[in-house]
Amino acid sequence: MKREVVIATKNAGKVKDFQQLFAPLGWEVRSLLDFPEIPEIIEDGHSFRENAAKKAEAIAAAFGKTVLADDSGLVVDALDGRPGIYSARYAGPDKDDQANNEKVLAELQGVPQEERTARFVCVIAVASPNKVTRYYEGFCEGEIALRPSGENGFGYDPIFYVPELKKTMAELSPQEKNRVSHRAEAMKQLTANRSDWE
Ligand SMILES: O=c1nc[nH]c2c1ncn2[C@H]1C[C@H](O)[C@@H](COP(=O)(O)OP(=O)(O)OP(=O)(O)O)O1
Ligand SMILES: [Mg+2]
Repeated sequence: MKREVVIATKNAGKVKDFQQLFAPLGWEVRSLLDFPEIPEIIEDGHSFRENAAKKAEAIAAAFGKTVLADDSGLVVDALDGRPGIYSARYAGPDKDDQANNEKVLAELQGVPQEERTARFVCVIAVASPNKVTRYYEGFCEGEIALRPSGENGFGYDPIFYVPELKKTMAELSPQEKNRVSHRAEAMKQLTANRSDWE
């Protein structure tokens, strides 16, 4: 019987990343996409940590078991760190990835390549009933491309250029992305501290 991990997310792109990242550990990933009756959790925190904790703690309390959550986003230096924790709804409440990408590109119009530095941030919170919530963070440094490219991944992947690989995140295969992404880095911290949460 495979061990099961519940991730308090409704983002199908994240679920795919986590399924691949947990596969080597032999874990089965469940998410809130498997529990459509659970309402969306309002992310009114002021940081990735606060939002990740809120999602994990709400579902850990509801399920009475250890639950993970991921709050993540794109931080663009030339936009004073925007979209940041507002990445999902940057272009509006319907969380449209293409509209979000177009808004970032429009705001960076005319900004030269060397000033388009950015990073992805991922905070995984692990919550268990009656235990202190634990946090594992990952980052991926890159630049905002001049135009979108690539079909893989989700969210801002098409405009996030990874200089060391000379490709956008959306041009990477899932395996390549899971070697460099902010989520993979956060997972490395998480798996290095398994005794904390298993
Ligand atoms: O690997 C990634 N590649 C591209 N974009 C990404 C990635 N990771 C997060 N992102 C973007 C998507 C979304 O615009 C925001 C996450 O927002 P965030 O609130 O954490 O997720 P969400 O609302 O889509 O689902 P949920 O809160 O149920 O986990 O950052
Ligand atoms: Mg969210």
